[in-house]
Amino acid sequence: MTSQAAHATQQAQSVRQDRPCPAVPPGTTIGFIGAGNMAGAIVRGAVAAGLTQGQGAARLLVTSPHGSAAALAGELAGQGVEHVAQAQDLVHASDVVVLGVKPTIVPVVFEQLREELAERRALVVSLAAGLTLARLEEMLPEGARVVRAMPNVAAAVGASMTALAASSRASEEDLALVEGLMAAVGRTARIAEKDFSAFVGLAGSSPAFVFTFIEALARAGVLAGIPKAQAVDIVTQAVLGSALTVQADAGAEDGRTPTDLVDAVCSPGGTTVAGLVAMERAGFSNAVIEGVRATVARDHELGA
Ligand SMILES: NC(=O)C1=CN([C@@H]2O[C@H](COP(=O)(O)OP(=O)(O)OC[C@H]3O[C@@H](n4cnc5c(N)ncnc54)[C@H](OP(=O)(O)O)[C@@H]3O)[C@@H](O)[C@H]2O)C=CC1
Ligand SMILES: O=C(O)[C@@H]1CCC=N1
Repeated sequence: MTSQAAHATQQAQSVRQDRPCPAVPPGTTIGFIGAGNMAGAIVRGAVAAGLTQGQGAARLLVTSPHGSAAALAGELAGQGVEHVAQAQDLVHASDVVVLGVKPTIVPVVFEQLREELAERRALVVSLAAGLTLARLEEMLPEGARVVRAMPNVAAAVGASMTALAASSRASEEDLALVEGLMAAVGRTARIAEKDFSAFVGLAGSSPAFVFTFIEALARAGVLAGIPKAQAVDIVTQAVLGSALTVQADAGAEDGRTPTDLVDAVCSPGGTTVAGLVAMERAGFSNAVIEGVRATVARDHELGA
C-alpha cells in the first residue's frame, strides 16, 4: 500500500468509527469492473468497514485491463478481495456487478459482457455521471435490474455523500443492498433520479470546487506571508469547522441557516463583511452557481 493510500485508509477508519457497520446480505459476491479512484475507494471502504470479514462475509472481485485491479487486490491481499483476469469470469461469479469505469466506457463494457450479463442476471450498479437508468436499461439485456449510485471522492476517507436511485425492475432489497455497500464509504440518500444531475453539481463534482477554494484561500495566505503548508493546514481546519457548524445547526431545534451563520461572523464595520463584499464584487456566489449550472449541463450531455 502506498503511504498516501495507508493515510487515506487510516483517516477513513477514524471517520467511520462514528457510524454503524454497514451490511449487505450474507455471502454476497460483488464484482467491480474498473478499480480506479471510485471503485478503489469503495472496495477499500468495504474492507475497512468489515464487510469481507466474519460469518456471512461478502466476497469482492475486481477486474480491469491495465493493472489497477491487480494492484488493488495486491494491496488488500488476504482481506477478501480477489483479482479476476477476465471481466466475463467476474460477471459469471457475481451477484452484483459495479461499473467503476468512465461514462464513455460503459457502453463498451456492456457490449463486451452482453452474453454474461444476460445469463447471470446480476444486479448492475452504475457510478457513471450522466447515464440515466433509462439509458443504462437500453444498453443492458431485457429485464436488467439497475441501481445508480453517485458517490464523491471523499469516499476515500469514508465521508462520501452518495445518491441512490433504482430502476423499476430493481427491488427494495436491491436498493438496500447498494445502500449497505455505499454506507461503507459515507452517508447515503435516496433521491429522485431526475435530480441526479443537480446532485452531481452539489456533491459528485463539488469536492473539486471546494479543493479549488481551499487552494485559493491558502494562496492568499502565502501572499500575506504564511508558508504554504501551514496555510493549507489552517484553511483545511477552517473549512472543516465551517462545514461541521452548518451540519450541527441544521440538526439543532433552533438551528441557524448558512445565511444566519454568515451574519454571525460579520461584525458591523468589521473584517469579514469587508472581505465578503469584495468577494461578491468579484462574483463569488455567481461563479459558484454558474459552475454548478455548467456541471448539470455537462451531465445532461454525457447522458444524451
Ligand atoms: N472520480 C470521482 O470523483 C467520481 C467518479 N464517479 C464516476 O465513477 C466512474 C469511475 O471514475 P474514476 O474512478 O474517477 O475513474 P478512474 O479513471 O480512476 O478509473 C477507471 C477504471 O476503469 C478501468 N477501465 C478502463 N477501461 C476499461 C475497460 N474497457 N474495461 C474495464 N475496466 C476499464 C481502469 O482500469 P485500468 O487502469 O487497469 O485500465 C480504471 O480502473 C465514472 O463513471 C465517474 O463518472 C462518480 C462520482 C465521483
Ligand atoms: O467529473 C466526473 O466525470 C466525475 C463525476 C462526478 C465527479 N467526477
